[in-house]
Amino acid sequence: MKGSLKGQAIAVLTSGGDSQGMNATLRAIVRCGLYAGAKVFFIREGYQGMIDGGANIEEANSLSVSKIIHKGGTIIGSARCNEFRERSGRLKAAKNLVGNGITNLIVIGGDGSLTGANLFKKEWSSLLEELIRKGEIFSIENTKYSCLSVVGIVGSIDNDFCQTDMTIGTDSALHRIIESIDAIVETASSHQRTFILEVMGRHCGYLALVAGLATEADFIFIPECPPEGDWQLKMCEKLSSHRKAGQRLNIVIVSEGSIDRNGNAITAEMIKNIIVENLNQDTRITVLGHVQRGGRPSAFDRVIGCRMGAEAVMTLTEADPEKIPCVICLEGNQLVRRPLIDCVKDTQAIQKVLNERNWEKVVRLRGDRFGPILGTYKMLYGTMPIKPSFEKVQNTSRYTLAVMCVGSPACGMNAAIYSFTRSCIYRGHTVLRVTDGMEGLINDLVEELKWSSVVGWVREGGTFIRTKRTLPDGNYKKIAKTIRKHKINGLLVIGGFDAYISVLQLAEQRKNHLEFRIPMVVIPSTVSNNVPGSDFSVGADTALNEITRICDGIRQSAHGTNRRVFVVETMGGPCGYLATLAGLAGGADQAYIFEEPFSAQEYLRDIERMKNKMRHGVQRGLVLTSGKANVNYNSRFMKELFIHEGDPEFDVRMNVLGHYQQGGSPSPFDRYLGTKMSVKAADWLIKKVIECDQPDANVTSKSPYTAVVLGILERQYSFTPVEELKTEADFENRLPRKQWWLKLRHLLGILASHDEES
Ligand SMILES: Nc1ncnc2c1ncn2[C@@H]1O[C@H](COP(=O)(O)OP(=O)(O)OP(=O)(O)O)[C@@H](O)[C@H]1O
Ligand SMILES: O=P(O)(O)OC[C@H]1O[C@](O)(CO)[C@@H](O)[C@@H]1O
Repeated sequence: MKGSLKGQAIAVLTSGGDSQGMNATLRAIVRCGLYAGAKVFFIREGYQGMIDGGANIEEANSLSVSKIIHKGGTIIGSARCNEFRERSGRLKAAKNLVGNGITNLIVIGGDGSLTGANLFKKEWSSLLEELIRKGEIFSIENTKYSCLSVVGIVGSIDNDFCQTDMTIGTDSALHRIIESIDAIVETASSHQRTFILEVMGRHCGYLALVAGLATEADFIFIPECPPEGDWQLKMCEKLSSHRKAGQRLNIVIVSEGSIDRNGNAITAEMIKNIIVENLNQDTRITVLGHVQRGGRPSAFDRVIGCRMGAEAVMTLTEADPEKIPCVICLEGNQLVRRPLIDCVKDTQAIQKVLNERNWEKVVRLRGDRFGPILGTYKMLYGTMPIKPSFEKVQNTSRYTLAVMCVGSPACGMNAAIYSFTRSCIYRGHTVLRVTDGMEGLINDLVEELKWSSVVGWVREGGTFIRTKRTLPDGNYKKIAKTIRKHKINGLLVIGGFDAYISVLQLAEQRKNHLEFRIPMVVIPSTVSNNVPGSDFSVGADTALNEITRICDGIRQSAHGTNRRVFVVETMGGPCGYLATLAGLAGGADQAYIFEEPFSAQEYLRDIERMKNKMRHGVQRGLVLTSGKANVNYNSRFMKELFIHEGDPEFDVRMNVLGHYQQGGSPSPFDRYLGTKMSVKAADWLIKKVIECDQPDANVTSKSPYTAVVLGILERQYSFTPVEELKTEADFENRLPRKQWWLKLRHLLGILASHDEES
């Protein structure tokens, strides 16, 4: 990328509703654009600024994007601009771009903004011709500016744009919604009230749906799936049955665009009246409103903003004049470039299908994830099924499945247990909890989990079934005895590297113990994100958000003090995931990790860099290090060195974050990931148990494909045999040999070069 846009100019604007994470995106675009050798221009106030020109188009430098990564909104302003919908408006905008020598445009906004960008690109040559005809630009400029490269980045809390899994801002909006619902649950419970929460999303129910999953909402209304038949009665029955089952409160979430099957709006007020009339419950409405669009961006939105911003600039370096404009999309964990026109067309088609009231098609058009999330919500948050849907395969189809946690606790484990329990019971199977991980199997600490046992678990950190690090090693006979005693047919192990080793050990003992020939699956769940076979683990997102929040606070604490460098030690053992990703999300100057070997020389080099920044007006520095970044030079040594060598230019403060990172309330993503993975794990386990069912009612399998890690790998979920993963694991350092995020290290360096100048 370096220097490849020399002599060119990039303009960036934010348009439509603002969203958290837009600032991180701007920062990445400016710093990567400069790194590529281009001039970078801000266009203030969205398309209106492009039309008005003048001071609205302003050259940016590295300092322009300092100290913004933690802020919501967009520092360059956003607007909804009707004038840009007219050709006359776009003509003025074209003139202003030519006047500033701009041939590259990055638009950050929702579907409307990107529709506008697409049209602008399509009309570009004709706009230039018209400007020449009218004598507003010279024909020489026509040749020079004949090509406008356009790249879109979707910034919108609604997550309503087709072909991308997430849009920038959605995760932060979910943080706001879920924090609010968690708070409301406490007061609702005290007064035994029902709350109706209206959430944003325009015509898209994504926010309401995921919030419903993440907060155990009793009922949700979304535009894509209007309630059928006598929904008023069904809703009331469901709410009252949940109360009868012991719940002290009910939560109903209504997406702002909700409608009934005839297309009439369903409002919070209507729902309240129905509940009060039929159930006489004390009912309140909370409209979350624009709170959802404000506040600190989540770690995910910052990281995705950094990645998408960099990818947009990279796209421009590779643009050829004939290329159609593209939009940077997220698929699984991968960034992909998609033709802007296709995404816009697909997104607009949804509105048409919504108007036609073809609900099934709407759900399909929302993408591959939407339908399954909706199905999961309906399954998990129903009333306890009276007639469970038994697997219709054999008459021996009631199986016993056990769940346990191994290793350190992580946020989202409870959501995983909740969803696993209900998914299995829903299909007529029995679920056993094993307390204290492998020790529970060794000491027979096993009991049944019922549908109602798990109420309220999704919101809570840690694990209610307890966890320990103990491995099976040396206790195989006792473990086999417990499995035999309880007739366990399948096993879910939730945890980190130790969970992986545990299942590997059991799988390797299948030759000696028939009992271990049951299907077994690991759901990676650890703050460290170091389980082979998965790009992500449940719990790491909460930790990342905690670290990011603390780094924001630490930074602000230093306002008005001397020049200061903060050294922050994160968890993760030798795995540098948290330090690197928190470095990106927190706008850190450096993040030292074990995977990238370094010596004291690098500390000294960075101290010099820091001093240099301080000489140019920087007040504060932020340096992260993972706990075991270097066996010889630990963070204490590092701190002393920074103090000694930094004096008198800056002083140093050290923060070891410790278990703070492991706890708290699970982030929306960890609740969602825990839920989604355990539903997949339950499906897989049941399928494998059925496949391995023997005529004598024993479930046995020796195939490596029945002892697996469930993970997200690049674009999809995969089940990889634990034995196959042996070659991909560094057992000594408890690390996967391939870690996707290492490729972000270079970006961290580019973005850090001038952060924190004041
Ligand atoms: N069809 C169009 N042609 C030209 N410009 C458009 C078009 N649609 C939208 N725009 C421009 O994009 C701006 C923002 O669009 P809109 O208000 O739909 O928000 P959005 O980008 O969809 O964001 P959000 O998802 O937050 O609502 C509009 O005010 C207008 O300037
Ligand atoms: O901020 P405004 O213009 O009132 O728009 C609100 C709309 O914008 C969004 O926040 C983002 O598109 C929608 O969820 C909401 O319907």
